Amino acid sequence: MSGPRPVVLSGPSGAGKSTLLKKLLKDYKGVFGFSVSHTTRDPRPGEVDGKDYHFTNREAMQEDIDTGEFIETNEFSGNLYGTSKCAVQDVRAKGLICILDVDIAGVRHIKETDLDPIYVSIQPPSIEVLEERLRGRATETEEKIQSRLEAARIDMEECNEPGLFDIVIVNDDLDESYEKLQSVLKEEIIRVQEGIKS
Ligand SMILES: Nc1nc2c(ncn2[C@@H]2O[C@H](COP(=O)(O)OP(=O)(O)O)[C@@H](O)[C@H]2O)c(=O)[nH]1
Ligand SMILES: Nc1ncnc2c1ncn2[C@@H]1O[C@H](COP(=O)(O)OP(=O)(O)O)[C@@H](O)[C@H]1O
Repeated sequence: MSGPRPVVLSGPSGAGKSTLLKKLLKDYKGVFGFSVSHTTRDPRPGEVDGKDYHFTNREAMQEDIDTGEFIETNEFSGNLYGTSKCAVQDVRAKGLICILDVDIAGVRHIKETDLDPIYVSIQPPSIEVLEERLRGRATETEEKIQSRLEAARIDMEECNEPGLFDIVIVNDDLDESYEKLQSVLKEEIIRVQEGIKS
């Protein structure tokens, strides 16, 4: 499909993906669109079905996996997550930059497709800061915090694998991180904005 390249945001739970992604969606209306994933995890307070995720159950999701509806899926911290073909097509058909938020396993799966996105890893300054942020967000049980920190240690290692990401942003100061993210997406943003003008 032609149009602007999609963007994959990845990184440990609590690193700041959603915070940065929501800033882009707010500041660049008509430029970015979010690929709404499916998940079997329960909604957090304030999360809206169909906007933050398509909240589903394992049986329904497995059915759709079996019928080839998904580009990729992965089990993370006891729940299933996945990007459906429709989720991406719905955004790209509007000529928007499609932003996907997936874990590092999802990145590896997407590498095997023809999506050709810009790959961005959002990393915490340290595992200690990550733990503070996860606890500060107050969305996970103690058990989930521990399982997410365990996954984070792996992610923080693997993100530096040569050729895996186009850029790794250590999300310390939020404004600085947002500037870096905008600069790596500048070309695609201008392409869409020019398209809107023409
Ligand atoms: N592979 C894959 N991972 C996903 C997808 N959607 C979300 N994730 C990842 O699942 C992990 C958990 O997401 P979530 O429960 O929303 O926690 P959060 O990252 O702390 O906001 C994160 O690393 C997400 O990037 C998806 O469609 N595919
Ligand atoms: N640069 C930052 N400095 C301090 N707190 C941050 C920063 N980025 C994100 N946060 C906070 O850390 C928590 C996790 O951020 P979030 O965007 O939910 O991460 P993710 O989507 O990667 O799981 C949230 O409470 C958020 O407000």
